[in-house]
Amino acid sequence: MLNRSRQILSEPLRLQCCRYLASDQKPTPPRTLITGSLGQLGLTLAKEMRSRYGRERVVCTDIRKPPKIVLQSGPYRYANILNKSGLEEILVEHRIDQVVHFSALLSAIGEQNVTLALQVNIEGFHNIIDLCKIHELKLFCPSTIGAFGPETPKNPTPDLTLQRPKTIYGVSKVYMELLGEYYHHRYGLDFRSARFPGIISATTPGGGTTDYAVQIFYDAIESGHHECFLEPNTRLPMMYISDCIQSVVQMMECPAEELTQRTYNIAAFSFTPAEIVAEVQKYVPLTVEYKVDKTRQKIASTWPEVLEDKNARKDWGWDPQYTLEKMVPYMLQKVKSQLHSEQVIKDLF
Ligand SMILES: NC(=O)C1=CN([C@@H]2O[C@H](COP(=O)(O)OP(=O)(O)OC[C@H]3O[C@@H](n4cnc5c(N)ncnc54)[C@H](O)[C@@H]3O)[C@@H](O)[C@H]2O)C=CC1
Ligand SMILES: CC(=O)[C@H](N)C(=O)O
Repeated sequence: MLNRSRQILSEPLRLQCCRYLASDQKPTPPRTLITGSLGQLGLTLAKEMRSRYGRERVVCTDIRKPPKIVLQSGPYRYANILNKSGLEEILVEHRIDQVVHFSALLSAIGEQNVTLALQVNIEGFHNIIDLCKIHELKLFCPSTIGAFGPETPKNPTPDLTLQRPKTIYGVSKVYMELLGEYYHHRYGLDFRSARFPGIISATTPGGGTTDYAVQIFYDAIESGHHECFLEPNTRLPMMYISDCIQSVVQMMECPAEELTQRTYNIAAFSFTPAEIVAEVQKYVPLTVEYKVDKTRQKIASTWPEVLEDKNARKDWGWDPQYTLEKMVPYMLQKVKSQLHSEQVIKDLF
C-alpha cells in the first residue's frame, strides 16, 4: 500500500512523504483526527493514514456505534461536532496536529432537514475551525461540486467562478470555503480544501445526489436491474475512492509554500447514467429503468459537468489514476466481495 501510494505522488511530494516514512529522519508524522469517520470516506482515509503515520496516530471519531473491527483497528472516540468542549478534550488528550473534518449532511438528506444541516454543516464547522485556530492545527475540510449553482459555467468549471448553490448543503460548503480562507488570511490557520466530485466506493454513501453511481453496482450484482433516480443524460463529475483518499493525503502533505490557493477543484472523470450503465453492461447483464426523483434531478441539473483542476495538478501534483473504464471492474469485484463475505470492511483494516 505504501509503495503504491508513493509511486503516484509527484517528485517534491514524494520527498516530503519520505520524511514521514523514514524512521531515522525528522519530523515525526502528524497525529490526525478524523470527524465523521464512519461515513463513506472516513475509514478508507483512516486506513491509508495509519499505514503512513502509524496506527495510534490516527483517531477516528463519529456519533455512531462503531463495528467491532473499527475498535480493533485503532483509536476510536465518540465526538459530536456540536459539542465543542467534548471535541476539545479529544484534541488535547490525543495531542492532535491536524484534523480532517468529514462530518456533514450531504445534498439530498440536507434538503430533508435544513435545520439539522445548518447545525451540523455550519455550527459544527464553527466549532472545528475555532478549535483548530486555538490549538494551531492544520485543517482539511472537503468541499464539493455542490458548492456551485446554475449560474456557474458547467464545462469546464474553474476554481474561481460564480457560486450560487441552490441547496443548503452547497450554501454551507461555500460558507465553509470562505470562512476557512478568511481564517487563513486573518489568523494564519493552515486551512485546506478540495472540491470533491461524487465519490464512488463499495462503502455505501450517506444521502447524496450522486449515490446512484454506487447503488448501480450493488443492483448489477444482486438483481441485474437498476432504478435510476437521475435522467440518463445527466453528466456529473465523479471520482473513485482511491483517488479521493490520495487527494486528501497529497494536499495535507504539500508544503504550505507550494499552495497558491486554499480551495482547489479536483477532477477525475465525468459520466452520465447512460454511460455508466453501458460500461457496467460490458461485464454483467444489467437492465435499467429511469424513475426520476424530482428533488435530486433538480439538484444535479444545477451542478457542474466537468471540473477544471489545472491548479491542483500544477501546485501539489494532483494526478488521478482511475478512469471510468478502469474503475468499473474494480467496483464490481469489490461489491461482489462485500455482498458475499463482508470483505470490504475487512479490507479497510
Ligand atoms: N461522498 C461524496 O460523494 C462526497 C463527499 N464530500 C464531502 O466529504 C465529507 C465526507 O463525506 P461522506 O463520508 O460521504 O459523508 P457521510 O454522509 O457518509 O458521512 C458523514 C458522517 O458524519 C457523521 N455525523 C453526522 N452528524 C454528526 C455530528 N453531529 N457529529 C459528528 N459526526 C456527525 C455521520 O454519522 C456520518 O458518519 C463530507 O464533508 C462531504 O461533504 C464531498 C463531495 C462528495
Ligand atoms: C457530490 C457530493 O457532494 C455528494 N456526493 C452529494 O451528492 O451530495
